[in-house]
Amino acid sequence: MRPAWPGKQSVTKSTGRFITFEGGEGVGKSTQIHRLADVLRRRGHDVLVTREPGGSPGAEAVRHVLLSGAAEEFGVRMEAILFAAARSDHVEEVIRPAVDQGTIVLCDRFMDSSRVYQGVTGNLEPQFIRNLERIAIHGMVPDLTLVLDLPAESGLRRAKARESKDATPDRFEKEELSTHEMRREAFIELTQKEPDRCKLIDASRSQDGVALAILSAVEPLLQQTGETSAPAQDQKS
Ligand SMILES: Nc1ncnc2c1ncn2[C@@H]1O[C@H](COP(=O)(O)OP(=O)(O)O)[C@@H](O)[C@H]1O
Ligand SMILES: Cc1cn([C@H]2C[C@H](O)[C@@H](COP(=O)(O)OP(=O)(O)O)O2)c(=O)[nH]c1=O
Repeated sequence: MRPAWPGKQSVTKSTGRFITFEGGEGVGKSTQIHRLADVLRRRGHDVLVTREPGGSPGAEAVRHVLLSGAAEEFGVRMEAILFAAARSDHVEEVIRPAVDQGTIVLCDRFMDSSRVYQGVTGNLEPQFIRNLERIAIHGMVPDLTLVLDLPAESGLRRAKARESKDATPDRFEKEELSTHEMRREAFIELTQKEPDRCKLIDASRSQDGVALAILSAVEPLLQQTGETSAPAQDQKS
């Protein structure tokens, strides 16, 4: 974890890492998170794969309310607060304890999804989003955020092909193509604003190509504690 709370960080030295995956619908986050987890486990790391909204029992309960659209009629502020409540529980119950024990935590979506979905396309004031974020993450800023980038249309096509024929798109998937494109641009912009934390990954390539780009972005983070780099065969999973 980055030292968002310098005082606390100097007391507890952890070898764990917190890596988040972000991007639009169907860009390949879930596919790539599991591939990276396999590679890291083969290298002997303890790895935890988790996701948002959800990842802890309390947050999973809130996930259903959010993705079913049950909270939609109460407005975007209500939804943003629910995402933050779920995040706070997930951070305190799952992510922070795991990182403190030396685990590499890989999380499918985190605070940047709220910045983009509720902040940019939900039109909520940046200060409101920042305040919620501060309370929800309580210093747990990701060490690295991999932003998978793909034209929105391709991502939606992939997501549609993944789902069963009868599945209905969730609360956020069902929105206009222009909204999805706006989110793509917002993810690119936030990557440009925080280049140390966020790396943009071209997700239009083959799954192997994307996996290699992700591994190249992750390796420097592992090497910061002098950990070994992968043998060549690790890079194909
Ligand atoms: N690089 C890729 N090229 C083509 N299809 C892909 C690629 N990566 C993932 N997919 C497929 O696209 C669909 C969506 O991928 P998924 O990992 O579930 O995306 P996300 O978690 O971002 O919604 C899945 O059916 C997956 O197999
Ligand atoms: C974490 C998070 C997710 N979301 C949205 C993005 C997705 O549309 C949805 C999560 O759906 P999910 O099916 O888990 O993810 P994905 O689309 O990545 O396969 O919730 C927000 O709007 N704000 C948030 O803070």
